[in-house]
Amino acid sequence: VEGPNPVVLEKQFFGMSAYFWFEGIPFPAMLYKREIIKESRDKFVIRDEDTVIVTYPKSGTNWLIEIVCLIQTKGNPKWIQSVPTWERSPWIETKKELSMLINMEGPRLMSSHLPFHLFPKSFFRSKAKVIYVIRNPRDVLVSGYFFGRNTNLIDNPESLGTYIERFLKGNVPYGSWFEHTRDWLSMRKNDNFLLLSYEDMKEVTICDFLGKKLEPDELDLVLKYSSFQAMKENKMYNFSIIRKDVNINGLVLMRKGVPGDWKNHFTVAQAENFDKVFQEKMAETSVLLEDLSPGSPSPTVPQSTYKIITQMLISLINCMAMTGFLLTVLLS
Ligand SMILES: Nc1ncnc2c1ncn2[C@@H]1O[C@H](COP(=O)(O)OS(=O)(=O)O)[C@@H](OP(=O)(O)O)[C@H]1O
Repeated sequence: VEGPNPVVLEKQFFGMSAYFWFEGIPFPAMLYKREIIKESRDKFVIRDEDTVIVTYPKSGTNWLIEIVCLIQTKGNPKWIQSVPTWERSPWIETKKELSMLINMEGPRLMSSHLPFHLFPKSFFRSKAKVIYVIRNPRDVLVSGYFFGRNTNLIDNPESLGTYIERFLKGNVPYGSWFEHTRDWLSMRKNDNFLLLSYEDMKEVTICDFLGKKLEPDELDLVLKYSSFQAMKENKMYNFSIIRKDVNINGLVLMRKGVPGDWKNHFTVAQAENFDKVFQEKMAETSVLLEDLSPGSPSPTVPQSTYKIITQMLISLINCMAMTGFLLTVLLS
């Protein structure tokens, strides 16, 4: 049984677009095949030396791919400017790229939007590394909405209001943001798992996790070539070389690239309703919407923990100052 009746759901939520459901998750049929999703989960072998970039769609996947590739070349842009993103970091869940990965030697970099329960089983027996990027879901939603309007990969949502309803119910490609995030966050204590946020993408943290040591000038190059503007100009990423049949209305992948754009699109009522659902669905995790705003610390450590650590440090400094003062008084 493949979850809810696909025909009914398709009519109800997706108009005429062709979707198929696999284990409760809707996939656009133009890009994916049921048997490949199954094969990648059950048969694809992830090796200890591999690194996988995992995200819910529209969370900054391609940005991270660019950063990791640039870290590997120590900031030299030759590779990212001559090889398309999907060949540098092939997708686990698409046919052509899965076979590319199977035949690839050495440590592989790969990408995936798969939810936890559909991820290759072999990963959980391996030492391979996963980097998971989380982005403010209100920005993920807005990014996905504009993507949907300009491509026929998913059907054209007629209004933001309709799209918000679908998003909150998980009736969007790759299913519910809340479940995707909650399930993947269960890995956050594992050594081979790095949690990053779009709002606080730190190259140095990524280098440390990957065991790469870059000089400051090399890191500057990584920053330079992974900037929004540089990526917008890089033909190997910006969709100008993608199939024309999926690109309607002049789709741009590099749309705005800023945190907080949701504020320009949500009404007050829509924002309040979104926050209410967020509180209900994310209650068990320590992730707060405020943690996913510009300048927030990485969600690996919730803000409350930062506050406690800061307070402890202040107390320690006060204590040391007091000890110093007492010693001075006693010795004088
Ligand atoms: N370098 C850089 N800096 C800042 N932001 C960037 C960068 N590269 C990509 N982006 C933004 O990431 C959004 C697309 O996310 P994904 O790459 O995950 O998309 S996809 O799901 O793989 O299609 C999409 O977000 P929106 O602009 O909000 O739509 C991109 O603009």
